[in-house]
Amino acid sequence: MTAAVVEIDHLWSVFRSGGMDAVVHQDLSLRIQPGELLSIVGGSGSGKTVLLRQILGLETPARGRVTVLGEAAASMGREGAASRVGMLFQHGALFSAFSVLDNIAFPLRELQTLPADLIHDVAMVKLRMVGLDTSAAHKMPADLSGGMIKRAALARALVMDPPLLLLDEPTAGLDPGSADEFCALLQSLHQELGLTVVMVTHDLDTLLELSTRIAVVADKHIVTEGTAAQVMAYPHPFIQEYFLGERGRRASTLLHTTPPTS
Ligand SMILES: Nc1ncnc2c1ncn2[C@@H]1O[C@H](COP(=O)(O)OP(=O)(O)OP(=O)(O)O)[C@@H](O)[C@H]1O
Repeated sequence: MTAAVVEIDHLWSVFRSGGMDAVVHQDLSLRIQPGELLSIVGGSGSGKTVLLRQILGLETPARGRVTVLGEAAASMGREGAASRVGMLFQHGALFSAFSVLDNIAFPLRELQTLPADLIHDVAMVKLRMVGLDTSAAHKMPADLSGGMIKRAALARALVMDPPLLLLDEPTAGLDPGSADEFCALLQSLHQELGLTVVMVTHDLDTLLELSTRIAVVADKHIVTEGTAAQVMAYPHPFIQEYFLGERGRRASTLLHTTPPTS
């Protein structure tokens, strides 16, 4: 059997606030295999972003284990994490004082081991890989459209060729046309680069277009996972609310399945 890229075993995420422990994940387990594009869906505050942060090693499990490519996520360190995991934040999170090219090059510069001309060349390759024109290299983030910001942030996330890419609401804030284009880019990069991708999204179109598997977080753990049709058939209040109604009808049309009735 192939080794999983991400293994989450019996994870508990607990935050202490106001003298009380808030349990976000309770005995949550999930395995993500090479080449999957796994989407995580769940209600607001269900702990999707905390799960991404656990995979990135930015949070430490209160109990349980999160490993990325066989190593404990929390002990990867910044450099180790950067070479294994690329992260596309919801709003791009570009440095506003840096040009597009300097943003893309930033993780390579941080290594302090590569010559400047090599860093420049690699950053230009990544800029073109995400469909940006070379004329965008010296633009500042404030001069970019929403779609260009996402592309530049994606190029930065992939600049160190990580095998694993995390996407937090990749199409949030984009108009429908730009969202479609960005989805097409993500799909082609997923396939061409052989990436393993973990995505958090509220957007049903993005979910259905890109996911090879969907995991639903509710009640502090993964309540069900599988194909869209399998997940939609699972009788849980969040799933019914999420997939029913107008959005759900469109989803079921696309899938040629009938959503569960309440
Ligand atoms: N550093 C922290 N300290 C205390 N509580 C936290 C911390 N980070 C997250 N939480 C809490 O954990 C819970 C889950 O947050 P998270 O951001 O993962 O939810 P989410 O599923 O991504 O929600 P949304 O869909 O609204 O973005 C929330 O109640 C949040 O307040």
